[in-house]
Amino acid sequence: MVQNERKKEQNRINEVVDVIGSKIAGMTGKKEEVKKGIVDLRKNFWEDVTVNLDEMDDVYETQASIKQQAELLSERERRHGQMNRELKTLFRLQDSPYFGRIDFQEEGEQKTESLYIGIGSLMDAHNEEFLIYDWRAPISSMYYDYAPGPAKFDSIEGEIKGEMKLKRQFIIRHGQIDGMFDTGLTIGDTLLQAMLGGRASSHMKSIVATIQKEQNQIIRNETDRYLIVQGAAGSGKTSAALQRVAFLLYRYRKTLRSDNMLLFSPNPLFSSFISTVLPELGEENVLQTTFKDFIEERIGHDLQLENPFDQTESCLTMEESEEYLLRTESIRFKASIAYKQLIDRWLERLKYEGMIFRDIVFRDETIVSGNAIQRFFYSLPREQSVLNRMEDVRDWLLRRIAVFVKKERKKDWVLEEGELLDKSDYAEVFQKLQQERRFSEETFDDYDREEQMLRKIVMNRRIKPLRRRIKQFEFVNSQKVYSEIFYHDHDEEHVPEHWKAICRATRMRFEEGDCPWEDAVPYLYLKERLQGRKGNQEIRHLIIDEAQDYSPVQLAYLQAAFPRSRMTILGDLNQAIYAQSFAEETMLSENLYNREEVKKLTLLRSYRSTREIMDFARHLVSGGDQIEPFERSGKLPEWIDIRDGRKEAVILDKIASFKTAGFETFALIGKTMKECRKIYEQLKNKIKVRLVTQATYQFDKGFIIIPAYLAKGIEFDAAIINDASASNFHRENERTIFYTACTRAMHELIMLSSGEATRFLRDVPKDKYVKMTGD
Ligand SMILES: Nc1ncnc2c1ncn2[C@@H]1O[C@H](COP(=O)(O)OP(=O)(O)OP(=O)(O)O)[C@@H](O)[C@H]1O
Repeated sequence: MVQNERKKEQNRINEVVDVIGSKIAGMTGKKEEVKKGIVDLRKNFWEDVTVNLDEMDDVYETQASIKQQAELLSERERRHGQMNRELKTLFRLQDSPYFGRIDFQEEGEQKTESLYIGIGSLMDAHNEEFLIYDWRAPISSMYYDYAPGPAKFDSIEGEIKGEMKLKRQFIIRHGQIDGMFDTGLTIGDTLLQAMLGGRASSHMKSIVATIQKEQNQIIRNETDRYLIVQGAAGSGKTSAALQRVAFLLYRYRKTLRSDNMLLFSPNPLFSSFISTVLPELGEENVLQTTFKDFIEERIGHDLQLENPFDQTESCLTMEESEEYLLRTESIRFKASIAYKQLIDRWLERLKYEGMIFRDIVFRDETIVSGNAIQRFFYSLPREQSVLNRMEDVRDWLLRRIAVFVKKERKKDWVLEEGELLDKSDYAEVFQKLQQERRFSEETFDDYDREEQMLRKIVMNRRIKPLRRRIKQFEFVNSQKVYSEIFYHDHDEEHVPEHWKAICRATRMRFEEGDCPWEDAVPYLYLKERLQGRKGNQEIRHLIIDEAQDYSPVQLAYLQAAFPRSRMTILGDLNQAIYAQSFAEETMLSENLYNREEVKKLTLLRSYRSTREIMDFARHLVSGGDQIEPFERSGKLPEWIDIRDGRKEAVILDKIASFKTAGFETFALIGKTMKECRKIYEQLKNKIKVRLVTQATYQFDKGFIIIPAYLAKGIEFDAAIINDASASNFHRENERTIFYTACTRAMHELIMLSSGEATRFLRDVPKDKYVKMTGD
């Protein structure tokens, strides 16, 4: 019976594969045609454009003709890209047409329909019936949400109810069934076991075949503007987020493109790790950046910006000293809502006093002084908003500049520079004179005019950058306005205990043109509020991974920078690594959002690590008892106490055993970069190993050494914690770093220490790990 079923299913697969084969053939032919069309269009681009620049009307016509031709070309290129993607999906379907089948009888219908679900949809040869349903189609949601029995889904016509008679899963490779299971559970663990038992790779895998019910809720959520996901380590937050992107691109394919979505990833290595998931699903990758790169770009060359990894490294390597306490207090405060409110009050105060402006200077001559601008600004009616007044200042300054230009034009240096202009500039002068139809044989007048024209050209060019800066409100000295916060008294109840000392330290850094990371976003928030910078209208959806590392100020900034955007916010409070995350609120706090706009979902089941590893790691953090390890067994974690300098030998031995076990990715994880560099120097001549730094953009297989804060979001077959000694992990706020490091391991976890182990280990029952000595 089972064999019979399997045979029937294989026959169906063979038929479907045939259909795919003929679709591929048809599509390849069409794609070639389109490609040829593009090549021809490019070759003959200028032949098909009417170029005529004689009269103004002709110029417009030429412009329109070029535009039309360019649009035609880009439309063809888009189609070609689309066809390429469709073909790739067809090839994937040819290899593995589907992974699921449900038999569904709709209420009131006699017939039970069999629906096959895969990574893309496929119609039969006559385009009449679906041979495969896309996993994102409304009807496919039943596969993820229900076990056999009553089931329903939302269709365009409303809710459709019925009964699911069968739920079957397949593993199909090269068009052949490798595994087939009927399941009673939501999604049988057999397939999931098979998926999770595999080796880690340098790229994340798509999870479409085994999406769990609670993950499906995240993926298909359409109603909430802010979707927050708090999920244990390895619970599939990143995976769900990427499938969600694919879902949204499918669901809103008429209005949403991949470049309308932006993903904030924790570090460049992570970007490389996840880069294959969307293409595997037949979608283009969305835009990606790290928060650091995004902020760096916005700050521009104003200030020398510290980067967040350096900030973390510096806090982690500092001795317990007054300086350390001050720095961490400053970081925490500047990440808090209290600080955002302080800035908001500061902005309010600027309505009445405190605005600081730069001198408007041209060739060492001050055209308008900062003080004069300030007087003008505060002479404007107080009812006018700051931004409104800034616009008035801008217009006033542009008028002042126009007057200045007229005078300046007459100076000798202008003519001297004019004489250095090149031929094309002279040609421009000549053409302009002709246009004015004033060119005549009366040469005296013409020479005069030519000189005037040259002077104008020189002056316009030289003044242009200044005008541009004024139009962008660069006349406000935002740096000073911001750093003035640290020269003033504020209500004691609103500032931290050592505020005065924090002020001194911040002033010093700003005076040196340095911007500590904790000040970067508050400074930009203030600057862009003053300059009324318009947010990005193109991005409609932000996906923020590792959101526990974002502060309320950073949230407020992102909301202003992307005013039309929805957000998917994923994180785990137990993995908060940056010093700023120890403020009471992070981006995962629901109360930072409008109540009607936010939804919070929680993922407790953890899939990455074996039951043994997760059962150990969950004892390290508060609330860990709620985490449900996935039932996949392996070795108990090992704590190896090394006392006599045999560390290198132990590591080399472990790596050899990982290789024997067939593992492909293994990491030696340190707390800090400093620690990683040290062990790297010891090992680099003894074994092939790579040190990962914040500048590493490529995640490769093999043995790497990496600090925990750069390993966020990534996983390895096996992980060795380089130094789990009490002397290394001792501060309470390092608990999350230790937990994050341990939960990177999928199959094996080893912790090394010399002497007493970290106190975090004391919280774990002894039967959850084995203790060994490395003699
Ligand atoms: N439904 C699923 N089916 C198969 N594998 C899954 C599923 N959910 C998660 N996984 C696997 O579990 C591992 C962890 O997933 P992921 O990295 O998305 O978790 P995370 O919550 O983002 O973890 P972290 O917080 O530690 O970064 C990955 O290997 C992923 O493929």
